[in-house]
Amino acid sequence: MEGLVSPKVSLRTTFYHGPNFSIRRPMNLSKLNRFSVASIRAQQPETKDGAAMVSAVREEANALQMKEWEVDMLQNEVASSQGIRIRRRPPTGPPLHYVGPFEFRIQNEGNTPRNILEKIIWHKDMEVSQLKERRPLHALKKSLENAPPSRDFTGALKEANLRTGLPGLIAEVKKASPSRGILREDFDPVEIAQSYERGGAACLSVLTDEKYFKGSFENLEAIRQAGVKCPLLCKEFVIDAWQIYYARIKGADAILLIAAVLPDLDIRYMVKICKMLGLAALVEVHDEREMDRVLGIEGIELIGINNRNLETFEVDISNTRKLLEGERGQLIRQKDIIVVGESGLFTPDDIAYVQEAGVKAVLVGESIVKQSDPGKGITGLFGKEISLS
Ligand SMILES: O=P(O)(O)OC[C@@H](O)[C@@H](O)c1c[nH]c2ccccc12
Repeated sequence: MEGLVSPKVSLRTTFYHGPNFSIRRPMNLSKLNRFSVASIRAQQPETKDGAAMVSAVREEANALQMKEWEVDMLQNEVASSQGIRIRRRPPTGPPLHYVGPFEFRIQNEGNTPRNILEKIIWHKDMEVSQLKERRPLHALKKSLENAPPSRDFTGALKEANLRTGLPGLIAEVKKASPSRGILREDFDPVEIAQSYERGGAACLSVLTDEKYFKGSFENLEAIRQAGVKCPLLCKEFVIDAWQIYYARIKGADAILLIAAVLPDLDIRYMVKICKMLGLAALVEVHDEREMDRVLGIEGIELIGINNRNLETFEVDISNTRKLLEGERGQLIRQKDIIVVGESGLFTPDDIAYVQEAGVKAVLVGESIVKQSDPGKGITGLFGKEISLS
């Protein structure tokens, strides 16, 4: 089977690192199983030979399915050896069990997501496979020529920081989240983006996940087409390089890569793709282990420290401080990396606290998107006017 490769390399990576980066997924064996059984039944009525063939096909498909299951387990093992707790979706689920004519899968630890981030990632896996079928990478690559030019996301943050003496603001266009529900009913993404820009945001973050955050790529595209000058971060759950190309085509200037989800090899590879496409990569970490992994990767310019634990949703802004203390902070300064403080920032005191800890930028959603005038919300957040005019 093609997907079976040496365990020396990241198995997860090999699935989409083929020529053209297309996923070399093993075929959907449960479908094959059902299809073959049905087609044999159609040709051979309920004869003895027919029954034997049905059972042979079933056995073979089950054996392959078991193999596929094992490969997937190995893939998750590689990730977990790097401290990654978020597992990838098993491609076909555990082997089918038969009782008489019925087939069913037993729900167990292996085929049920353990937390919300895992749930989001498993859903994203299916979503991306479907999108890729409709628009394969070679087609996407052709559309790159027509994409709006990319703008300097990191530069805009640095400039704002120098100009105001405060962390550069990435203001988030966010309608809802799994932890907070709907944040704003009358949600006009373009109006909110323009208001943020007037209020002095350096950059914007646009959520594109539909199912859990009620965002969309249409929102990203509309904001870009409306002439908003702030560089745009595509806030997605990236698991496949295809999504990076897609974001660029829709007008993104930067993209989020979550270290809790991606093994080192994937981050390295995706950061290179971002550079090639002129996108900034904001690599998000939650804890010391993720920070150390990311600091070991060459070419990283932007690190986000998320104060929200994506597994439990708890927010604690002292996380930013904890991860920037001592040698880590020194290394970050040496490497000239810009750190972004993310989530749970509501007041000028919160901003001062994370700035003191060493961040040069902040990513804020809830506290400003909820205000009737989101741009004025920015003035409230910083305790002073930060717009140019
Ligand atoms: O609304 P808040 O608490 O200000 O948080 C914004 C942003 O940090 C948060 O939306 C976020 C940070 N990392 C993410 C990853 C996926 C989805 C969302 C996020």
